Amino acid sequence: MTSPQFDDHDLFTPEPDAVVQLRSVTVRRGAKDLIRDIDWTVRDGERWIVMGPNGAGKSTLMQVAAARMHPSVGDVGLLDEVLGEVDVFELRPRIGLSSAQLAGQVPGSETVQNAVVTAAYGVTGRWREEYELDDEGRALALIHQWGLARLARRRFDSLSEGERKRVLIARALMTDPELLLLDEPAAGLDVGGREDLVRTLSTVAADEDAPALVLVTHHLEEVPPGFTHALLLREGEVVHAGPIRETLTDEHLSAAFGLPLRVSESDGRYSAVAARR
Ligand SMILES: Nc1ncnc2c1ncn2[C@@H]1O[C@H](COP(=O)(O)OP(=O)(O)OP(=O)(O)O)[C@@H](O)[C@H]1O
Repeated sequence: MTSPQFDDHDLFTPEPDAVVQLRSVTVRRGAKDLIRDIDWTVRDGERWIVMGPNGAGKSTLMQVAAARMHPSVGDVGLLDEVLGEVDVFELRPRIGLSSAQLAGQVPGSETVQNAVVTAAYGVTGRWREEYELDDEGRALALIHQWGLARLARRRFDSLSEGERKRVLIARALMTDPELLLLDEPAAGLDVGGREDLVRTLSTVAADEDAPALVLVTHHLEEVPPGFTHALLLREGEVVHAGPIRETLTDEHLSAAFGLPLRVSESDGRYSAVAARR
């Protein structure tokens, strides 16, 4: 009699406090690995920065962590479930995602209020769904919380970039997610808009009841104080990951961006300039 054959996949059980757990994850398209052999664990209460140059694989990683993309190789645990063994349509509402790709899916004619409330059904435009009063109430509360009250009835396509970014974050929070993924929320903002967003995200980071957070950015100046960990990517691979102060160093950032950088930190705010040769 032959004994049953198990490969490693069968043995994958996410750790109990892991909100995201990737084990040896590769996403391949054609001959190209968009991300390669990634091990990464985000635990309850952690606030992560994901950073790396253009094309490093950050958005691909977010798509996997949002249960929008399956790995070609490896295992993914999300909120005590395993991708491939769970109905992603039940899992996705537990994960809030804001990204440029999602912004493109919201119909321009949709109001701010509808852009937020439609997340309750996992859709981007309002059609014939009947929303509970609770849903409408939660959407309005989020709209207030994110400083959008005077814009609630405005068309999405009439908003400034900064206003649009706030709508997408409010939308991502609509389902009261256990994990919040923000893919470049400060891209395209002016310095005032960026500073506003950094301050708000820093407040969210300090809130014990807030979900686990992952923030993708290219810029150290966009790292909100209170974020606890960072992961640096380059060409689809992890350069370094761990507690933020041990990760956002001259050495690791220079390796990630492929040029010598000098990093400074003051009161939890980071910045970087090219090192003098
Ligand atoms: N479907 C696809 N087929 C082939 N290559 C792809 C596909 N999707 C993305 N890529 C490539 O994979 C790489 C990683 O893309 P990704 O969008 O994850 O990077 P990123 O770090 O988010 O980049 P950016 O900072 O520019 O937004 C890029 O080189 C991109 O061109």
